[in-house]
Amino acid sequence: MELTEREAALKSRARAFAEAVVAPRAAEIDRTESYPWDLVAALREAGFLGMTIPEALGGRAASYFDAVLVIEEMARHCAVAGRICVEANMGALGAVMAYGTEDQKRLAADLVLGEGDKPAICITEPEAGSAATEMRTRAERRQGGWVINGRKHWITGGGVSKLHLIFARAVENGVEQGIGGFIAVRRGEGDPPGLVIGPRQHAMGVRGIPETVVELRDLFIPDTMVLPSPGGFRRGFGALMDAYNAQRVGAATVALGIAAGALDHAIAYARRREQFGRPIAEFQGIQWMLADMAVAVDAARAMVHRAARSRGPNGFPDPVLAAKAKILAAETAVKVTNDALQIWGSAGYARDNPMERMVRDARMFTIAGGTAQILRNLVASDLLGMKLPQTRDGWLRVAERRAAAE
Ligand SMILES: CC(C)(COP(=O)(O)OP(=O)(O)OC[C@H]1O[C@@H](n2cnc3c(N)ncnc32)[C@H](O)[C@@H]1OP(=O)(O)O)[C@@H](O)C(=O)NCCC(=O)NCCSC(=O)CCS(=O)O
Ligand SMILES: Cc1cc2nc3c(=O)[nH]c(=O)nc-3n(C[C@H](O)[C@H](O)[C@H](O)COP(=O)(O)OP(=O)(O)OC[C@H]3O[C@@H](n4cnc5c(N)ncnc54)[C@H](O)[C@@H]3O)c2cc1C
Repeated sequence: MELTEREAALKSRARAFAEAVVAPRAAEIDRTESYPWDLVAALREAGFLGMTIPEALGGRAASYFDAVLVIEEMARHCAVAGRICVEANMGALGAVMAYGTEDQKRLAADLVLGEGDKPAICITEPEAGSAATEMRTRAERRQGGWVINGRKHWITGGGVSKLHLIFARAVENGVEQGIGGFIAVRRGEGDPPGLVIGPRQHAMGVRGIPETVVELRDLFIPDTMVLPSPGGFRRGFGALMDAYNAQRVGAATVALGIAAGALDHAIAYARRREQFGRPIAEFQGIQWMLADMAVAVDAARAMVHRAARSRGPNGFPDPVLAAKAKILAAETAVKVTNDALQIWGSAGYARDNPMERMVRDARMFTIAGGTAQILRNLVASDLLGMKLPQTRDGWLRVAERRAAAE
C-alpha cells in the first residue's frame, strides 16, 4: 500500500528519531528492566505520544494508521518504545477519546500530552484471561459513585501509569448491569486510596515496562469518572472491545517492528560474517531464509496497514482485520526473530546481542491482547457467520434461544 507524501514524511521523521534516540537506549532498558522516563520525555517532545488526540485538546488528530507508521519505526529498535507509543495513542486513551465526557477527554489529553503518561488498561484477572467476560471485579453503586473491589494482573505500566481504565462488573442494588469502564488517576502510592500496585510480574521480554498486579480495594470512583460508553453497561464490554481493536492493531505493529528490525540485523550480519572463506550471505541456505523472512514481514505489514486503515461499524479498526493482523504479525515475529538469531549463530545467542533480546521481546504478542487462539476464534466466527460460544453450556443456550424464537 503506497504512502502519501505526508505519511512518508512522518515515517521518515519517526525513523530518524528512532535511530538517533531510541536505538542507543534499547539494550540498557532491557538490562536494567527500568521504565525509560528519558525516552518518554523525548517521545512526548517529538509529538509521538498522544498524536491521535484531537487538535482541540492539543493533539495532532493523527489517524491510527499514522500511529502505526511511528510505532513500527520505534519497535524496530526497541519494543518498549513501541509499546509506549501504542498505549499513549490507542487502548485506554482511544476509548476515553471516543466515549468520554469533555472533562474526561481533557484529563486524559493533559496526562498524555502534558505529562507523557502511558495509560494502563486493566482487564485481565487471575481467573479471567481469555475468558475476560468472566471477570470478578465488581463496582458497587454508592452515593455519588461506585466502589470497586477486585484483582487485576499483568497490567502493563503498573506503578508508572497514571490513567487507569478499569473494567468491572457494575452492580446496582445487588443487580448486575453489565461491564463498564471506570477511570482512576494514580498520583503515587496511596493516591487514590484503594488503587494498590501489587507485585511486579517479571517478564521474559519487553522488560522495560513493568507488568504488575493491580489490587482494587474499596476504590471509590465518582460518577464523573465512569466512562459513558454507548449502550450503557449492558453493551459496555462490547463497546470497550470496539475501542480495544485499535490496541490489537498497535500490538501487531510492535510485533511487526521487532520482526523488521531482526531482519535488518540478519541481513547485515550475513553480509559481514565469513565462513569457509566467503560471506555467509553467499550460501543459498541463508539466502532462502532471508527471502522467507522478508516475505513474511511484508505480508504482516500489508495486513497491519489494512487493519489500521479499516473502519469497523463503530469507527474503530475492524475487529476481524485487527485479529488477522495480530495473528500474522505476532507469529511472524516469533519465527523471524528466531531465524535471525539462527543466522547470527553463537553470536546471536549471546546476552549482549540484540537478537537474544528480540527473540524474547517477540514472544509476548501471541499471548497478550487476545491470544492467537482466541483471535482465531473471532476470525472463524466471522467466516462461518456463527457466534461460537466457548463455555460448555454455550451451544445449549444458543439452541434454547433458537427454540424460544421459533
Ligand atoms: C470476547 C472474549 C472475552 C470472549 O468472551 P465471551 O464469549 O463471553 O464474549 P462474546 O459474547 O464473544 O463477546 C461479548 C461482547 O463483546 C463483543 N466483542 C468481543 N470481541 C470484540 C471485538 N474484538 N470487537 C468488538 N466487539 C467485541 C461481542 O460482540 C459481544 O458484544 P455484545 O454484548 O453482543 O454487544 C474473548 O473472545 C476475548 O476477546 N478474549 C481476549 C481478551 C483480551 O483481549 N484481553 C486483553 C487484555 S489487555 C492486554 O492484553 C494488553 C496487552 S497489549 O498492550 O495489547
Ligand atoms: C506481556 C503481557 C502484557 C499484558 N498486558 C495486559 C494489560 O495491560 N492489561 C490487561 O488487562 N491484560 C494484559 N495482559 C494479559 C493478557 O491479555 C492475557 O494474558 C491474555 O488475554 C490471555 O490470558 P491468560 O494469560 O490468562 O491465558 P488463558 O486464557 O489461561 O489461556 C491459556 C491457553 O489456553 C488457550 N485458550 C483459552 N481459551 C481458549 C479457547 N476458547 N479456545 C482455544 N484456546 C483457548 C489460550 O490461547 C492459551 O494458549 C498482558 C499479558 C502479557 C503476557
